[in-house]
Amino acid sequence: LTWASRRFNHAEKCLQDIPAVGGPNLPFFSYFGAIHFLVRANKIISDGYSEYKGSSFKIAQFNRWLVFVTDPALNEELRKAPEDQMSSPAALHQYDQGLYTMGFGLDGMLYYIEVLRDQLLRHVNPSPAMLYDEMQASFQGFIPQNTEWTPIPALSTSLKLFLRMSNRAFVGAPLCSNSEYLDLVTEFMNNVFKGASFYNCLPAFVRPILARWLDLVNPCLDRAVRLLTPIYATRVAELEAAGKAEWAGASDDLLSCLVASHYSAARDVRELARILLVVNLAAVHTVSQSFTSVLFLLASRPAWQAELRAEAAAALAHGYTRDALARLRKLDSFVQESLRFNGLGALASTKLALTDFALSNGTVIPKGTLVSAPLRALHLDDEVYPDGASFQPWRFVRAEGEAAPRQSLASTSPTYLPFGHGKPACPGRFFAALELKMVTAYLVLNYDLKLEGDATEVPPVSWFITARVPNYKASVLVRRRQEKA
Ligand code: HEM
Repeated sequence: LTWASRRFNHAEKCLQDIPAVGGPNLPFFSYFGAIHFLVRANKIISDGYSEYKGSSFKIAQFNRWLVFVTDPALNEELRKAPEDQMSSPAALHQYDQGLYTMGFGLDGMLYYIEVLRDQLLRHVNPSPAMLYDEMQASFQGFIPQNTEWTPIPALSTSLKLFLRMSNRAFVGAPLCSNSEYLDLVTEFMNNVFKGASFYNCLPAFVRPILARWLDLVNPCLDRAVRLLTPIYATRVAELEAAGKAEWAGASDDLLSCLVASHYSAARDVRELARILLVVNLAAVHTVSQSFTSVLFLLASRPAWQAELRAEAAAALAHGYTRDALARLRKLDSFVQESLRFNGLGALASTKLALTDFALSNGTVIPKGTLVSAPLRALHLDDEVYPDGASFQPWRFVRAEGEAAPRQSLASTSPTYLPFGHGKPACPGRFFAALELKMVTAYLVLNYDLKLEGDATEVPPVSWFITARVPNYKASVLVRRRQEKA
């Protein structure tokens, strides 16, 4: 069978010389590797990285191989590959089972991601002053204002806070704090995460049959359309009254940017609703999980809080402006180091080969194969980051005027991959950096933090296959500061 499979199965033939990790390098028996991967994904990737650093290895999935190219030069070739050959949105569409969880095929995914990339990178530019108002209101709503130590559930509180603050930049006020809208967005995100896990476990032929009875998308879209329609009508009327060039609201939030854009989706509320739900999916859990890791680290060391507080008090004395936030070099380093050290999982920059793709060393990545970068193994590699397995909050701090190029929180590079790298790198990273910096600064300026039982160890994380999630049950204790920082 092995001979026959390698002789007649194109993908097996192309990949047979790449060593397999976590299971046998044999067709059919690779199922053992796929099951092993479900429970020990991070360990398997990290073993593969140590053994085959500078070359490639592959790990079995149930219906394909997942290839890791660890040679930096070959990785650059993959990153520069045309998107109709190596596609990140296509990989995402597969992982999320987009057809059943978001209601559109691959063409729809490519279109919505193109719209979002364009809008987020070139048009959406929310002012820190506007976000500050929403942040302050969210803190009042979600964080107890006691001067006594009070526990708050870390992950769920972060989620509520960033859901509301992010939506200020997506749909504006008052919808961003409308509980019906926020519940709907939360339900949609949960449907996608749970639905993707569920559909991924089913054989492909069962999925469309089941989807006839299990509609995860349209009920959410119907509600979103109802909530968005009056706001959409107001924005269109404002735009028409002011003229496109003069409309002052144009850059306030994503919805306005879309209304003022040339995209056909902007003429249809249902299409706009889809885009807004998809952006929430990309934005809210990523930022809130990243922030929860920062929160646990800060709560574990009062000295780190004090150091960031002193910097923030000096830099933000006259308000949260972009210039003032850019002066938070220690805070930037702290969050950047947390993204390196914690990250959101074991892999990054995952792409799906839409055609056969030949690397310069002769390896052909066959159509239908997933290719990924071993994010966590790389980030913890001592040769890339000295003492990589330890959290060093000031690792990325550079003194003013220092010659070395300063990498910032939203930077990407072949060795710093929390936001991916290259053309498909996260288009929301500048907004994510803005939110993370504002909220962290506001938190240390106004609250003291500690872990339950005065612990100095961050609560243990959970792994869901390749996703690394900060402890979702643990609380941190907060106390409103009385003295003005
Ligand atoms: C700390 C927070 C965040 C992290 C760690 C993060 C990370 C990532 C990563 C790793 C990718 C895949 C990049 C690749 O394929 O190479 C990605 C894609 C994406 N992110 Fe983020 N992200 C964050 C926040 C956000 C926010 C706030 C938004 C929206 C405002 C956003 C919107 C997107 C979109 C639309 C994509 C798809 C891009 C594409 O496939 O071309 N992300 N993000």
